[in-house]
Amino acid sequence: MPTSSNITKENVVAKIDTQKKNEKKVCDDNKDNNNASTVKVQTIDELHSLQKKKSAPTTPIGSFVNSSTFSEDELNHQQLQSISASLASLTRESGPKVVKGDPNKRLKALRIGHVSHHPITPTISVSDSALKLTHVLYNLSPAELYEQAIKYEKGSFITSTGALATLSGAKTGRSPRDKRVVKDHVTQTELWWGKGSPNIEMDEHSFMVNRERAVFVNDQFLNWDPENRIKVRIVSARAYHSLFMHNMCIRPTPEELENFGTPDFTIYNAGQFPCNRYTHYMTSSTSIDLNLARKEMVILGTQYAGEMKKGLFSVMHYLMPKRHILSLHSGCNMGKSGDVALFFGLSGTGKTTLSTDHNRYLIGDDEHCWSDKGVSNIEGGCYAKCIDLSKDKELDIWNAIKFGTVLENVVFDEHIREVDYADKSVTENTRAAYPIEYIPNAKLPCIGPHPKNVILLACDAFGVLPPVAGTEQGIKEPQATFSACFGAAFIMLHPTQYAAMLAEKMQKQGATGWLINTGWSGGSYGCGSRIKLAYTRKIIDAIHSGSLLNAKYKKSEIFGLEIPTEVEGVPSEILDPVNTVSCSRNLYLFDNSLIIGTLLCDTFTTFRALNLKEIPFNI
Ligand SMILES: Nc1ncnc2c1ncn2[C@@H]1O[C@H](COP(=O)(O)OP(=O)(O)OP(=O)(O)O)[C@@H](O)[C@H]1O
Ligand SMILES: O=C([O-])CC(=O)C(=O)O
Ligand SMILES: [Ca+2]
Ligand SMILES: [Mn+2]
Repeated sequence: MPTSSNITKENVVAKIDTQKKNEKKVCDDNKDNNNASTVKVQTIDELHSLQKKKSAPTTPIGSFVNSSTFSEDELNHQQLQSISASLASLTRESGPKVVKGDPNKRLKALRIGHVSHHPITPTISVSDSALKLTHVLYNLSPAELYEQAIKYEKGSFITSTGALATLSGAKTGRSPRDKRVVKDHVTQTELWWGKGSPNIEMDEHSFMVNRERAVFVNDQFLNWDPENRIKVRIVSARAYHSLFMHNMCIRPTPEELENFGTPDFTIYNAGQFPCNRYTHYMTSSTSIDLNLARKEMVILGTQYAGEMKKGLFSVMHYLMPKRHILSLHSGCNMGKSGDVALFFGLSGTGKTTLSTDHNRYLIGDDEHCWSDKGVSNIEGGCYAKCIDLSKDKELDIWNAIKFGTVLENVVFDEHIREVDYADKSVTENTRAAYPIEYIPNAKLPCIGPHPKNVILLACDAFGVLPPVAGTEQGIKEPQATFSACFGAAFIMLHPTQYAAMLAEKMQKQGATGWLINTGWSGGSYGCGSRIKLAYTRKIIDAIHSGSLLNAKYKKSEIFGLEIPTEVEGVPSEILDPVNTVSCSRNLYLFDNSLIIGTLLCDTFTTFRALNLKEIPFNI
């Protein structure tokens, strides 16, 4: 069985057209595309009422800390005052004083703060929270952040297993069409601009206007490879955001924190404040602005925490290729014998679910670097989709939802606080963010040797993410999407640059490529059903054991790709597209090109050159 072969420069760097019209979306990077990211309610009160389900006996009104503190009107009024105060004070001369450095001193300062003046109240101060602070809450612990969230952030509750349930507000997914990057003389030539690019330009002045807002500070690291570790500072106004990043980035030891020094990159997240529409380049009240020269990012108008995580991923997609390191939107795990597998796929295709495998060590679930030394996780935590999460099917993830974990936009029983994972009232995109060590067989440090198998996850045939049906657009079915490098929204350079590196690394290391459909079989969404997770796991087990490499294959009719005739524990009829229901040949063709395009710039040649196997690929 050949592993990889004759990849030429030409077929790797073929031109790409990401502007295809009329394509249906399968999995979706662009979480706002199908309204999946916007909650279908008109007011904050309606949003809050979705979060809790009534239970008997009904909890008496006023017994919750938050609901009795301020009325909705008062909160709205305060927020308006805050925004106008912040707009009026753009000329201020000094910023907040950061209490940082020696963690012991910090603790003392906080203790004093507790007695003499209340710790900062992020959402209810009269002025914009960034502007009149004298203290910044620096690298608080999860317990401290819980207290802050519960006291000051409406919609924060402790669930029956100890997780912190939060609401991200009107935006429950990323807003990729609001990601702006400052265009200067360097980025102008370096980055991918123009048609199809995720990078929308803005200038330095507009960036500085948006930067004028932000109380919690996290100093943390990205990338477990010690030689390529990046120091990041996250300045945010919500305890929920601080806890989220505490979980998602690599947590420094007290010694590392003491010697932290200057961060390599800083995020200012004031997501609860809209950006000013009169600022140049702003097309909506949401803006995620990246300034590579200043090494800063500003987030306004969205409180969806994934923006910070994926914002930093974009930064890594810029910094790492400069060091000849490939950054990948992939999960990663390692067998007992040291064999590493990458799970490369678009959002929602199963990276977190499948890399969390009780029989293997988890290296990471979403963002990795592949250098000359091997693989390393960029992050210190996992971000699992939890819609329909079940204890039987995903025990390790289920058990990770405990004290310290941030649970976003889930619905729970008002009294018992048991989460109903099937409830999509707030969004389909419910999420759990937990430190990687909450998975029992996590590999720490999160690094491994070169991958033996590169598994491309494709959610075939109309989708993994049925959109929350858009009332305006009337979208009822999942849509196919094209997304270069399985994550076009996060790449910074032209996709061919990443594709060329992947092809080269796979070839050099002799990694085998596999294509697995985690989507629909027996017909498209609506007429077939999604391939059972248990079958997908069997197929993956067969890859790891080596048995699939030695299996019998037959060539698929149209593209001549190899399909195994048998996989232990998997009904053979789901392996072959010929056996499945009617949806047309065109669709089959279409989805093949889609998936190939997703990875390697839409050229079938390259796909073949990588010798990918096609496992079950059904329409
Ligand atoms: N056959 C299958 N294989 C994988 N996942 C499946 C399958 N069937 C259903 N699912 C569900 O699909 C979802 C996959 O989500 P997951 O978090 O693993 O995606 P992801 O690739 O990590 O996406 P993201 O990058 O957005 O975090 C889970 O809710 C999982 O239970
Ligand atoms: O960033 C997010 O919103 C979640 C995620 O991992 C993805 O979409 O790929
Ligand atoms: Ca995930
Ligand atoms: Mn992801």
